[in-house]
Amino acid sequence: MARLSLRRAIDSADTGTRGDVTAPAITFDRVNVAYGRGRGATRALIDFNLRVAPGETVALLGPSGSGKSTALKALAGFVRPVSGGVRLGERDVTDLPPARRGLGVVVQSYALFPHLRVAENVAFGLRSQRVPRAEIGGRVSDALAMVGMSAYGKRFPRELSGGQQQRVAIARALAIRPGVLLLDEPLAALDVKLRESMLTELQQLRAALPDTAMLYVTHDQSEALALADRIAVMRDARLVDVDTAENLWKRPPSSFTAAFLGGANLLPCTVTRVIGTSALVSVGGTPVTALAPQPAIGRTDWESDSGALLCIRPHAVTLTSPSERGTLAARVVGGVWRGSTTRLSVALVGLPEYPIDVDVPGHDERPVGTAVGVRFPDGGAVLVPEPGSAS
Ligand SMILES: Nc1ncnc2c1ncn2[C@@H]1O[C@H](COP(=O)(O)OP(=O)(O)OP(=O)(O)O)[C@@H](O)[C@H]1O
Repeated sequence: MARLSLRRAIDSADTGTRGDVTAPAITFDRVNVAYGRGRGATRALIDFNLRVAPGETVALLGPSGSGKSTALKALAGFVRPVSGGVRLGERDVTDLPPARRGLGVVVQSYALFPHLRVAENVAFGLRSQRVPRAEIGGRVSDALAMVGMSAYGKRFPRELSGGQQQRVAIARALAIRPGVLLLDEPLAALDVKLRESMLTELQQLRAALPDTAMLYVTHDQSEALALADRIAVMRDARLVDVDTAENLWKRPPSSFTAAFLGGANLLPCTVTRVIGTSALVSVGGTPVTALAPQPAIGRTDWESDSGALLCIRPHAVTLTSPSERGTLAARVVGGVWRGSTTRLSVALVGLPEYPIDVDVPGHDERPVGTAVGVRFPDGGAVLVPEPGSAS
């Protein structure tokens, strides 16, 4: 699907409009899931709403235990919602057994059948879908070719590396030509280097399957940023924010998303005045300019004299000499060399209880206690509502 029509499909998925565009490939409609009963029950999904357009990739991102896998399981049919429903296209599949939902599912642990050869593993889903025998060979070859595993059809899973096993698991999911592919932390079991190359392969796969909607569960923000058209951020069984990766990164709608996606610094500030999307705020008594974004849905009124948070990414902070005009006075309180950069911890003189992270190039050996000036270049500081404030 061309990018423009994907954008239109996403817009329609968001608003639920039909018209000349297709229904969402995936719909979660106020889904609630609990494990156990009574007082001891864990509410794993609370009023979860999400739509994914045909051809769109949405990453479910959140900390451990936030309910990401549960959302995927509710869609796949592995857990049953207490209330609410899930739809695939126009079909309500809430009560269908997993095998009849026609989804491709890839999980972290590969879950290949150890006693079956690679080609037989890939053919498994086709057999259970009663695909005619004559077609199975070709479909298996196509699926293995898509993941670069054509030469391995006769091997057993134990004769493959972790990355190769995960490719076979993806081929098995793709063989049934699903309209919707669910991936639950597919790279989590791989080592760092392999994860990076598999991430590139997943990007290529995504481009090769322009009509397949993907729901990708991860707790790794770099995977979400690399793969997803939109990111749905989860926390404590709820959806916190959903938007394009770029919007969530540049204009985080909540402090949680700001901190989770890219580890932003969050400094308390007081709004002096806002004109359009441009704000003047006070940070520990010093005036600072910032962006004052308006969310796509709803409105944030940045009222004068109200409290807010200033979000600044560690790479977007500039350190200057302490005597430079217009900078915030600060002192270095720590530092960790990370190879190509050093992450300094810097405490503003007016706000010593909120040290900020600053990434500077190379090996920076400024000792603790060094006086510095801190500047937030234009566009580097963005206002974010305080937790719990209405937006
Ligand atoms: N089978 C189960 N029985 C009881 N509680 C469960 C079960 N599965 C998950 N939970 C609980 O439900 C909540 C959500 O779990 P879920 O696996 O969906 O989170 P997650 O965001 O995918 O976490 P992770 O990133 O660690 O996989 C957690 O509190 C978890 O402990």
